[in-house]
Amino acid sequence: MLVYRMQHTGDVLVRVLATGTFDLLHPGHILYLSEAKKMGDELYVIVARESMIRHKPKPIIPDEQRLEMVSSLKIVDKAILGSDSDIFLPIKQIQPDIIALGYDQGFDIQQLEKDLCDKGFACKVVRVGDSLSCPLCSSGKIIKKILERYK
Ligand SMILES: Cc1cc2nc3c(=O)[nH]c(=O)nc-3n(C[C@H](O)[C@H](O)[C@H](O)COP(=O)(O)O)c2cc1C
Ligand SMILES: Nc1ncnc2c1ncn2[C@@H]1O[C@H](COP(=O)(O)OP(=O)(O)OP(=O)(O)O)[C@@H](O)[C@H]1O
Repeated sequence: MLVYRMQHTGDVLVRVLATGTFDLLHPGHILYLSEAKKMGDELYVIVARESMIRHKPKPIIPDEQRLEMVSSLKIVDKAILGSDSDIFLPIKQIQPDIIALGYDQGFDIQQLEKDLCDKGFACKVVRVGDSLSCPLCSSGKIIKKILERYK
């Protein structure tokens, strides 16, 4: 059964989980994390391990350094590096009430909720809708620009 502790007043703290690579932090990341935080009281973040990133080029910045940057953000209550084998392992540790997916994260909401439910996690999955449009609000675009400038 899904327990969605929606109202974030009173005694029950709603824990929101955000995830991502966060290579070369930019304002799009801040928008995503801020919108995620608004869904509850505490914001936890899983920083993806380089070894788990297969859908795009590997990050420039090493795991521990990306974690340090995300951890230092005021809106982030706790950030951890993800598992290097099973994305459901940190969920057990964090026990989020809500998982906030970014606008372009390629997970199917219903499928992810079902997988979580099958593993015994009562957790709602929602998408943070807005994307910030600015010249360099994408790690990939920042890297492209650096390559163009210094080629
Ligand atoms: C519920 C959930 C759990 C995750 N757990 C892990 C994890 O344990 N280890 C990891 O490296 N990445 C984990 N990730 C992060 C995904 O790998 C990451 O979001 C994916 O690589 C997409 O990243 P991007 O938005 O930076 O492209 C998790 C993502 C979700 C949605
Ligand atoms: N411009 C943006 N506006 C809103 N959310 C964003 C933006 N850029 C990234 N995010 C969100 O931040 C999270 C982490 O993003 P990610 O680490 O993949 O950065 P990225 O800049 O999108 O990387 P890349 O350019 O390599 O795809 C994701 O959930 C993503 O949806």
